[in-house]
Formats: sequence, C-alpha cells, structure tokens
Amino acid sequence: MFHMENVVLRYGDLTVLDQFNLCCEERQFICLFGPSGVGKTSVLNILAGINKPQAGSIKADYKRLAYVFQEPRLLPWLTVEQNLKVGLFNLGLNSRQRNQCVSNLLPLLGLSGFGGYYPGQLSGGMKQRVSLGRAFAIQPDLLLLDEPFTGLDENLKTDMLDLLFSLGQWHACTTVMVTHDIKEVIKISDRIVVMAGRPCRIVQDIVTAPEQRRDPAFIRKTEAGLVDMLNLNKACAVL
Ligand SMILES: Nc1ncnc2c1ncn2[C@@H]1O[C@H](COP(=O)(O)OP(=O)(O)OP(=O)(O)O)[C@@H](O)[C@H]1O
Repeated sequence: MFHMENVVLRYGDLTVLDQFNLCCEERQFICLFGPSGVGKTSVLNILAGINKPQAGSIKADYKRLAYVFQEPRLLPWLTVEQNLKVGLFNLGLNSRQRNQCVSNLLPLLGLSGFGGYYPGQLSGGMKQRVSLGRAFAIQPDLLLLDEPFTGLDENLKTDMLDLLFSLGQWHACTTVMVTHDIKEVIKISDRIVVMAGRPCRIVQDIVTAPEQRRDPAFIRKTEAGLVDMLNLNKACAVL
C-alpha cells in the first residue's frame, strides 16, 4: 500500500526525520502516536505529497487519497452540501448520484437539516464532521486523518469511528490516523506506530488482533504502556 524508506526531512536546521522507514503491505488501520512536535503530521504530509523530503524513497499505491486536516478547511462560500460534493466532480458521477451520495452522508454525519448551512453558521464539531464527510464521500482507498475528532463529543466520536470502520471494510481503505487519544488508538487500530525522539524514530510498532482490542485487560495494559512512553518522552524533553 505504501513504503517510506530512509526518508530524511528537514525544516531548515531542524531534522525531523532521518533514515525513517514506515511500510504498510496490506489494508490496515494505522495510528501514529507520539508526543507533540515529534513529526506525525510531517509523515502524513509526506504520504500526501505535500512535504517533499530531502532524501529517501516514497511509494504509495492508491487510486483515491483523502486527507482530513486538524482544522476543517471548508470552503466558506459553499454550503454544507456543496462542500460535501467538492471531491465528487472528478469521479464521473451524474448530478443525481452526487445528490444521492450527499443525502446518504448527512444523517450519518448527524447533519440532517443542515445541508443548506454555510460553514460560518456551524459549530467547530459540525465543521469537522463536514470535513470527515467530504473525505468519506470520495470513497478513498488511502485515508489520512490528522486528529480528526478534536471538538467532537464522545457520542459523535463513537459514531465517526463506526463510520470509519464501515468505510474501511466496505472500500478496502487503508487509514493512517494521528491522534493523542490513547483509548481511541487502542480500540480501533490494527497497528499502533509509536514515534519518539529527534530525529524521530519508531520506538514501537504494535500490531493488534480484533479479539485483543475487545479484551479489557489488553486495553488496560497497552494504555498504561503508551502513557508511560509519553511521560518518559516528556521527562526526557525536560532533561
Ligand atoms: N513548515 C514547517 N516549517 C518549520 N518547521 C516545521 C514545519 N512544519 C513542522 N515543523 C516542525 O517540525 C516538527 C514536527 O512537526 P509535526 O507537525 O510533524 O509534529 P506532530 O507530531 O504532528 O505534532 P502535533 O502532535 O503537535 O500536531 C515540529 O518541531 C514543528 O515545529
């Protein structure tokens, strides 16, 4: 699905990635986890082709890429419905099919009745849901998510996670998600990639089976391990 090999990424004097490797051979839900500023968004940006590394090779095999940014980045002069349709014009759908896609999405996003609203009339969480919907609408086979649930309450977060799952099952979508929410990470990921240090390294690559993710003891143990890792990194940063 994608291969990043020996990647070097610098911003001026700051080397964020040095000989960094991350590969995904099969459809997976991958979470990138690590302290703030370690380089998680930079990795997503490289996969999306937004950041051009100074060295290394990147191969990504996908037909449709969708990227949900930390902030919703909606087009303020378009309504919710029009924002959801933005990515659909390149897919060869006719007007009826585009309308149908949006009608299906609005209730799933908890936005029934808001199709005619403009972004300026929405709350932060509603905007983020439109942003997620815009990504789901194109049925991507590679989905990049940068802390996509910020500002959503617990119920909506659960609904959005269910939606992500069904998208993954339905469209054979590989997802790479950055999040700081440890519980969320453990419950949904096939693979948790823990990043730390400067330049950043992968300090743990945890592959989990679905039955483990339903096991409270496994969740507790993994959660404790990730919290320890984060605290250790904070302590190292202070020293
Ligand atoms: N365009 C840029 N120019 C200069 N430095 C940058 C740029 N983008 C990111 N950085 C720096 O690179 C490092 C990694 O940033 P990145 O956004 O990838 O981290 P992150 O792990 O996603 O952080 P967070 O969890 O806080 O979003 C940080 O020190 C950041 O200041």
